Parts: sequence; structure tokens; C-alpha cells
Amino acid sequence: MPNLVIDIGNTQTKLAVFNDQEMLWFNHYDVTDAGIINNVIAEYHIEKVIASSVKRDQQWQSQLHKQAKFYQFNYQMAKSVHNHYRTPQTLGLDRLAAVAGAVDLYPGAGNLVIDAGTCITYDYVDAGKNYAGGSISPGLNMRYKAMHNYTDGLPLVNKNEAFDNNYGDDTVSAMVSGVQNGIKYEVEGFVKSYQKQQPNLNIILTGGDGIFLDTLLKNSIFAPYIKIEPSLVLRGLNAVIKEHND
Ligand SMILES: Nc1ncnc2c1ncn2[C@@H]1O[C@H](COP(=O)(O)OP(=O)(O)O)[C@@H](O)[C@H]1O
Ligand SMILES: CC(C)(COP(=O)(O)O)[C@@H](O)C(=O)NCCC(=O)O
Repeated sequence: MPNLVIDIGNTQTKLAVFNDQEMLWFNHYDVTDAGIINNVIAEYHIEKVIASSVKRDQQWQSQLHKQAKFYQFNYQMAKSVHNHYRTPQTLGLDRLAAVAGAVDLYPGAGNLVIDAGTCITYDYVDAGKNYAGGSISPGLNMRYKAMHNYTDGLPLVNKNEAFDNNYGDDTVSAMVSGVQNGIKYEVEGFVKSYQKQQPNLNIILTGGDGIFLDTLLKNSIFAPYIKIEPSLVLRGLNAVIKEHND
């Protein structure tokens, strides 16, 4: 029977129905709506639901109908990952799920997961499934919002076309240059540093801005190593729930 997988990020809630490895249905929402979840559970005759959240508000759970077995993802459930994070209980569950997804899709490889969502996170898991941590930096929109919110003179920019010039020649293009080139150089720097440890590194891009990040990196020397997995967190949660039968 199919399972429902829920990934609640800081910007969007993503839902997917999986039958084994196959994704039967996907959608994303600005809010977490128990009514929508109840409908999906009924329509797809869902057996198990797994939910990962980076938010504290879990109110929506009280309105769930109990037709399916419900699992709240926590750091002890990702048994395929040897988690060496010093504070595993504070590790973002989306980061852990993405690492579980990388291990499931590319076992035996060194994987660098770059999740471009509200924040950009960098998480490396080695070929022996050891995960020791990574980095968190501001996401694409957050960079524009921060410059607007913390200055008097900078407008709110929302530019999602790739900017090919190095330098801007007016306020908006200078901001776009700073944000887009800043992210590009940041990614290239992290990749270079991880490639020293693992020359055949898989670079996996995911998150709402993952495809945009891929366009920013199209001319980079790392392009041949890049894999795009828009649903890596959901796939990781699906791998976890498949193992749970208690
Ligand atoms: N339809 C969309 N709605 C909202 N954000 C979107 C959409 N498509 C792309 N994005 C981009 O994706 C980012 C959110 O990515 P996502 O991985 O869902 O974030 P999170 O996991 O932090 O909620 C937004 O900051 C935005 O830049
Ligand atoms: C770093 C994050 C804010 C990223 O969240 P996202 O951008 O995917 O919404 C989230 O994984 C989180 O709240 N982490 C907790 C701190 C940690 O990972 O150590």
C-alpha cells in the first residue's frame, strides 16, 4: 500500500505519495493543511504517513484523521546514516532526511547535498554513510530580503533569471550580482573543499531553488558531477518509512 511523505520547510510544505520507490503524486503548499492531508490519505488508501518538520508548530497534527499509521520523523529513525553531529537532537530534520535520501540513491559514494531552500545547507556524507555535519547559509530570497530589511536605500529584489555578468552597473543589478555570484562562489568554494577529501564526489542539488542553482553553475568545472534531485528530502523520508513496520 502507498505511503504519504510530508516535508515541512520554513517556506513550503511538500507532500508526496510513494508506492515503494515510485512517486505517484506530489504537491507543495504555503501552509500545512490537515484537510488536504486527510484527503490524500483517503484518496490513495495510505498505509503509513511520515512527517518531517523544521517548525515548532505541530497543531495541524491534532486534526489528522487516524486512518493511517503516523510517524513523526526524528533523528533516531534514520538508521541508514551514521550520524556524528555533536547535537543530533538539534540537527534540522530536512538535512538528515536529505542525507538519508543521498545514501539511498547513491550508496557507496561520497555525497555532498546542497539544499537551496529558505536557507542553503551543505551536508556531506561519506561512502561509509558517515555524516558529521555541514554548513547553513542564507538562501536566495533571504539574501534579498535581508539587504532590503537592514538598509534604508536598497529595494526588495526578486530576480530569478540567471545574471551572467560579474558586476552590476545599477542598484538592482549590483544586488543581483552580489546575491547570484555570491551563491555561485560560495557553492564552488564548498565543492572544492569537499573534493579534496573525495575526488569523485557526487554533488546533489535539491530544494526549491535547486534548479536555479544548477543554472548558476552551468559553466562551472564541477558541472559534470552535479545531480539534480528536486525531491531528495521526500525520497529520504520514503526510504526511512519503508524500514519502519512497528
Ligand atoms: N512555487 C513556489 N513557492 C514558493 N517558493 C518557491 C516556489 N518555487 C520555487 N521557490 C523557491 O524555493 C524556495 C523554497 O524552497 P524549499 O526547498 O521548498 O524551502 P523550504 O524547504 O525551506 O520550505 C523559496 O525561497 C523560493 O525561492
Ligand atoms: C537550517 C534549516 C533552517 C534549513 O531549513 P529550510 O531552509 O530547509 O527551511 C533547518 O534545517 C533547521 O532549522 N536546522 C536546525 C539547525 C541545524 O540543522 O543544526
